[in-house]
Amino acid sequence: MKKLIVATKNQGKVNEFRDMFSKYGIETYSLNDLDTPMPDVEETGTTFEENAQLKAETIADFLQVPVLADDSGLEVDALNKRPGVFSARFAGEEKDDQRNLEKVLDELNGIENREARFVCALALAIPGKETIFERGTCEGRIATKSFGESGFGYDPIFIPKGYEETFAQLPSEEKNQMSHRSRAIQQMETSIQDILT
Ligand SMILES: O=c1nc[nH]c2c1ncn2[C@H]1C[C@H](O)[C@@H](COP(=O)(O)OP(=O)(O)OP(=O)(O)O)O1
Ligand SMILES: [Mg+2]
Repeated sequence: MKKLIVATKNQGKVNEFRDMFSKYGIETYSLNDLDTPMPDVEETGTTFEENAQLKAETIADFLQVPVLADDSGLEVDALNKRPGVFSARFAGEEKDDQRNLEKVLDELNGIENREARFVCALALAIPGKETIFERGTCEGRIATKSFGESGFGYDPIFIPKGYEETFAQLPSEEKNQMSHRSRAIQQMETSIQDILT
């Protein structure tokens, strides 16, 4: 089986990558699976693409193999697209999913426009070559409170367009058919297959 390293420590992302890439015959490894300590990557970029590039290139340079990275987040229209690239640390540096989603609900309290989208930027860094980028988005709205247990991050408050349930209430297979991450992966598939053969 072909193998791909994804430069993430987020187990929620890892589970989704594993499911989605297994259909393409690709086995996924994350930073949580490697036993050598990896360089720490500060997410200092101002765009999802810049942060994905930093994560992918740092680990690819270090390991000298192709590496995929994902930088993603939630854009809420009524909050001027916040939390955006700050999604993981919206309520503080300690990255608490529960506090982050509560902060979104608090800031949207009493606001009618609840339109939002998830964005996923993927960067594929290949030693000695130009990094390849793809982006996927998923439109939806923010629920009035938290619903459901599955998934991770902001899933309990995000209702995808055309649905009445949050991502955390839907089966993971259903989320993975329409999510920002699955759309970005579909765009990236050919590039990944090319470098893994
Ligand atoms: O499908 C999703 N469902 C729910 N929430 C999501 C999703 N996709 C991204 N998110 C949220 C989680 C985190 O608050 C931020 C990503 O931040 P981001 O820096 O890309 O990831 P991270 O720090 O958790 O892991 P890492 O940088 O090691 O890949 O957006
Ligand atoms: Mg991060």
